[in-house]
Order: sequence, then C-alpha cells, then structure tokens
Amino acid sequence: MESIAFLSRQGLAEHLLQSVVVGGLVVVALCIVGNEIIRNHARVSGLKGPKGWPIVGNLLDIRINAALKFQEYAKKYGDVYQVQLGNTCVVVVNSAAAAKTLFISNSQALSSRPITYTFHKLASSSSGLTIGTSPYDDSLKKKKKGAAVALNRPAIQTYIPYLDLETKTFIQDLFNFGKAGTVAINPLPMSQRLSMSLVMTINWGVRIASIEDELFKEIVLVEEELNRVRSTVGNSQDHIPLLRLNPFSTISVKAREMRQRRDRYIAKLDADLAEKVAKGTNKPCVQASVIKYKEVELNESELRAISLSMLAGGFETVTTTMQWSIAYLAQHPEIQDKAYEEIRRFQGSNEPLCDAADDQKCAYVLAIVKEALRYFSVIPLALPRESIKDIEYNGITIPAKSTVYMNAWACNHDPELWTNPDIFLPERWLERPDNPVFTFGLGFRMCVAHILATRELYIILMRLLSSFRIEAPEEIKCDPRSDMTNPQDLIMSPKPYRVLCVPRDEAKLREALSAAE
Ligand code: HEM
Repeated sequence: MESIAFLSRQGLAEHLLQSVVVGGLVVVALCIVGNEIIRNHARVSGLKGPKGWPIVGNLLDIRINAALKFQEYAKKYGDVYQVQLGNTCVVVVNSAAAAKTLFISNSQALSSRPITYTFHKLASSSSGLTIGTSPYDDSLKKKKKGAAVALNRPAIQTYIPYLDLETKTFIQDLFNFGKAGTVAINPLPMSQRLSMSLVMTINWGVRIASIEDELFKEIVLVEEELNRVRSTVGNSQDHIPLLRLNPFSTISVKAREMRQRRDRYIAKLDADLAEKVAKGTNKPCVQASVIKYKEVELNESELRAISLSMLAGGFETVTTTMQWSIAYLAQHPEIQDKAYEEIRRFQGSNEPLCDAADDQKCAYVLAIVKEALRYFSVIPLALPRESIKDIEYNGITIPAKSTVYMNAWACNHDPELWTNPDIFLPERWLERPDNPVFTFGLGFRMCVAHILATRELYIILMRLLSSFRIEAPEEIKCDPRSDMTNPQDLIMSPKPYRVLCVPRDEAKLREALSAAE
C-alpha cells in the first residue's frame, strides 16, 4: 500500500516538474516570438540590412570592430542600411555623399540624441546632461549657444596664452621625464595633462600643472571609465532590456560609482570658483563670464552642463588623437624630417617653441593634423543621433525617433573621396585641402569645439616636431583597425607604448624652455 502511495506521489512530483519546465519553455518561447514581432515592427520599411539573431540581433558580429564591420556590410546592403542591435534598430550611414545628404541637408531633422540606459539612466550627472548627450529641446539650444560663444574664433583668440603655456609645459614634461631623449617614456599622461589643463583653464580658470596632481589622476580615471559607459555599441544592456534585471552587472555598478565621483569633483571645482568670484580673485574663464552673455541666460544646471561638456568632449578626444599620432610618427622619421624642414622654412628661424599665435599657416603640419584626424578617426561612429521628424532618403522614409549612426570611419576612408584611403599620407591634404573630415561629425550636432581642437593639435605638433625627433625603441603597433586598447570604447585609444623624445638641438631647446619659465 505504502509503495503504491509513494509511487503515485513520485509520479505527481515528476508530472509537476515536467509541467513547470514545459510551461517555462513556452513562456520563454512566447517572449522571444513577442520580442521578434516588436523588433520587426520597429524596422524601417523598405531599408535593407541584416536582421541577425533573435534577441541579440547583430550585436555579436560587431564585437571586434563595429565601424569596420559596418563598412563591410555596406558592400552588401548599400551606403545606408539598418542593423539590429538587440532591440534597437539603427540606421547606419557609411559614405561621404550619404552623410552629407543626411546630416547636412536634414540637419534639423537629425538634431537629437537617443537616451541610453547605461549612460543616461545610471551614469549621467544628477545635475544635468552634457551637451553631447542631451536630446533636442529648448534647454539644449541654450547650452549650445553658451558653448558656441565660449568656443568661437574670437573667444579662441583670447585662449592663445593658455595654448602657449600648456603646450610649453608639454614639451618641458617630455624633455624632463624623458631625460633629454635618453629614457623611453609613454607620452600619454603628458598629453592628458595638456588637454585637461587647457579645458579646465578655459572653463574654471584653474590649471593642472603636473601629472602628479591628485585631481588630475582622479579625472583621468573617471573619464576613462565613462568612455566605456558611453560606448555606442558595447553595452549590451542598452539594447537588450532583459539584461537590465541583472543585479550583478559590473558596468551598472561602475556607471553609478563614476557618476558620484564625477559629481564630487565638478561640485568642488564650481564651489572653488564661486568662492574666488565672491572675493574677486578669479581668473577670467567661461564659467565666471558666462553670466555676461545676457542673451543666453543659462540656469545653474545648464551652466553645469557646459562644464561637464568641456571635460567630456575636450579631454580624451585630443589626447587619443595625439597618442595615435606620436606612435605613428615615431615609426616614420621621413614624415618628421619633412615637417621639421617645412617648419624651419616657414618660420625662417631655428626656434623650437614656434609661435603659439600662428593660426595653422604651416601647410604641411596642418596636413599632418588633418590626416591624423582622418586616418585614426578616434570616435569611429561619432555620437549617435535621433531623428525628430521623418526623413525621405532615396524613396525610403526614415521615421521620426529613429536612431542614426554616422560611420565616421567609413566616411573618412571613402574611396570616392580619396585614393588609397587606408594609407597615412599628409600630402593628400596639400592636393585637396578642402576635402571634408568627418571626425567631428556633421550638421547641427557637429562638435562645437572643432576649431579649437584643430588649432590645439596644430600647435602641439608644431612644437613637438620642431623640438624633438621621436624614436621608437621597439615596434609600436598602431593600426587603428586592430590596435586599440578596447574596441568597444566610445573614443578609441592605442595600447600603451614608449618613445624617446630626442631634442633636435638640445642647447637651443634648454634655452627656449628656461626663457619660457
Ligand atoms: C580631436 C578632438 C575632438 C574630436 C575628434 C571630437 C569629436 C566630436 C564628435 C564626433 C562629436 C559629435 C558630432 C555629431 O554628432 O555630429 C562631438 C561633439 C561635441 N564635442 Fe567634440 N571633439 C573633439 C574636441 C572637443 C573639444 C576640445 C571640446 C570642448 C572643449 C569638445 C566638445 C564637444 C561638445 C560640447 C559636443 C556636443 C555637440 C552637440 O551635441 O551638439 N570637443 N565632438
């Protein structure tokens, strides 16, 4: 009797277990089917493009190098197509001609940014968004106007003394840490200090004088982590909502921690400046003087957004462009020697610290800057856009609220624009100085500081190449297609390396640097 009861209990338990498993599988299958229907519905009607796998879409295919993979897809699907990143349908633009049509002719329609889970919900500052991550609204227009006033040509003219001081300190650092060319060094912290100090001086009137500064180290660490958090394609949870339920997600923990740490130093910088303003001891700077742009009338959170944007936009971008360039130039002495000759000829003297006020008049050095911006394309997918109204493109309607990526890498390497686009060749810019560079984006949301950034890179390279011969003590891998530190970062940086900065004329350089002190 007992054994019959036992068997029937066991049978019941097995049956229950089977029902739970089958029920669970049915629910999962229904969820997948439901999700597929939603995803299919979200696709742009009539636009070609790969659908990828259920749930993940094309995310797995673009892990190694999204911009290159998108460029490859263009051969099959055309210059403009759609991909499926998890649940997000993205329109990708891959040629110079298509980018001009979409981002310039439809500038206003493509004036917003999509909201992402990892950055916007977890990591963005409690007191507001940066300009680069703000969707389109009236507040964004005011923030952009404030930044434009701070970064237009007349304003940049007033920053020449800052450019002068920071680039001199850069040369001094390379000379000192590299012990006059006898010790191989990684130039990264020196470039980071330069670009960070410049934007901090412009914004808050305070410098970072040394790479040993604790605030410098904190900002470097936090901004580098945020670069990961802002990844366009690397955070799966941005595109697969189910993953947001994971309570142990390391990227979510990092995002929250970095937000708090960033809020702390921005608040401290603002408070220190407010104190100086009250005492009348502040240096002229954007934050202190923005109140005088009466026509803009920014509130506190909009002012804070400008500060955040200066650091987020102006620090890693310039640094990584320099870091790739130095790696490449170290292995191409012929480009360095040509630049050195051109600088000497242009200046008519043997002065290592070239004139900081020179506005990009040495054509060959400007050509190196433009080629570095093009060839390395440090933000390969620019910053994502969202359309605010329907766009007609080649008979297809890209509806409002679509996410659109400009593949800046593909546009910069477009064979319709350049012969041998995969070769680093500054001379191409002497032949076609007016060709476009896509590295700063295009249209309404184009980089607000592209004039400052180009001028900064120019004067850094002028002084660097006229002061030193850069030598590679060992091979440095610096192919932008494969040698990045983390292919999922928003801003791509090369792996760490070391170079020797050998003074071209040590006595003359010592003299110039000591005169500058
Ligand atoms: C080599 C240096 C730089 C590169 C490659 C770069 C690249 C970019 C790119 C690709 C965008 C998005 C453009 C688009 O959506 O079309 C952007 C936006 C922006 N950049 Fe830069 N940038 C650089 C330097 C700077 C500097 C020095 C600053 C500030 C001092 C800055 C501030 C900004 C801001 C505020 C935006 C947001 C514009 C908006 O969303 O309306 N950038 N930048």
